[in-house]
Amino acid sequence: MGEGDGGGRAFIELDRVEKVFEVRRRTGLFTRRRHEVRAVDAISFTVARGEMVGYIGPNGAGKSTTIKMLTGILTPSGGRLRVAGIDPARERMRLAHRIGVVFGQRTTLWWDLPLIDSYRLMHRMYRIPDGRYRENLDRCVELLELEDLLNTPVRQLSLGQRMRGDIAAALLHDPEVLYLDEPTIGLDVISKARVRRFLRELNAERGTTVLLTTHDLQDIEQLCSRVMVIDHGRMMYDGPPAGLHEVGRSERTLVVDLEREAPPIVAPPARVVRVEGPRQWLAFPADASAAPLVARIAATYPLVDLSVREPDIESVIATMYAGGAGGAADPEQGGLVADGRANS
Ligand SMILES: Nc1ncnc2c1ncn2[C@@H]1O[C@H](COP(=O)(O)OP(=O)(O)OP(=O)(O)O)[C@@H](O)[C@H]1O
Repeated sequence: MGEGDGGGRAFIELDRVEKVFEVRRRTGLFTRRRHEVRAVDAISFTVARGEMVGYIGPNGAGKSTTIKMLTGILTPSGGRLRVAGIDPARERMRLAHRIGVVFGQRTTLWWDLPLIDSYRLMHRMYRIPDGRYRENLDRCVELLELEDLLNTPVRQLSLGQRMRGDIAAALLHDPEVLYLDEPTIGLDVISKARVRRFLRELNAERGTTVLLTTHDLQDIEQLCSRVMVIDHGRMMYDGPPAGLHEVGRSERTLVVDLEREAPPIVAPPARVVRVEGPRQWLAFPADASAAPLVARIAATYPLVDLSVREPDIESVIATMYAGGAGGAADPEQGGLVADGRANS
């Protein structure tokens, strides 16, 4: 298959894509100076059809700008970008029939209308054939457990219910690629699990290509076999999520509540990083299992409660920098990218 149908290996292709914003900054009471923000700086990567890839980075890293260019909302300042063989900025409407987008912080649903009315409007707007619409709707309603919510106005839905409603809306026209921008933000544990299970099934059954931005590392670990990290508009890492912990040498934290105050717990490789009365915080490598550590502590110390906290993306990236962006990891396994080009 040729480039025109996007059926080749690379379904999404970015070659040294840039986005520069010109902004005016106040320098005095009446003076402003123009300056450039390089939101995306010569990013290159490809995503194969059917891949589920995480796209992460700290605030302001350039993630949303990349997604906006992939959907055609923003035009790149330089480089070459194709989705399913289509240049998104030039053929935005043609591409719209092949992609689905979910922004966790915004809804595409009509606020005052019952959920089902938003879907009916989309049915007409996207000119989705009746049979296909009904089949997709039934499937989403079943898997996202929307049956009891269809007649509820969107403004009355909880955040988790609304998010499931938005994901269904993005899938009614059977898109080949789904962009998800923070799909689990603000959701409780059960809603997160439900959304993740649905995305896994969608990817496995339909082969939908998924690009996911998130601040929740567990989204990545549970859903993606590949993750790309960007910062200051540049690609920092491209590889498996496990490699991210290796490169970033990230740590999880065990929060231990003892019956009473005690000297710092000794349980290598964990080390106590904070003590407050009977509560102690122990850091241990993120790729190590917590179970033997917990068993050892429980056998030796008067334990009341404990919990494990996952590392956040910011701290993983901070340790990645501290380790030096020199390409410590094996490029075959994924690793740091020093020159802004992905190594995949
Ligand atoms: N329309 C715009 N005009 C000027 N600067 C912009 C515009 N949109 C984004 N930027 C700047 O580009 C940079 C990248 O922003 P972007 O929203 O892509 O980051 P992000 O990784 O999505 O961050 P977050 O996680 O906070 O959503 C930031 O410095 C931001 O201030």
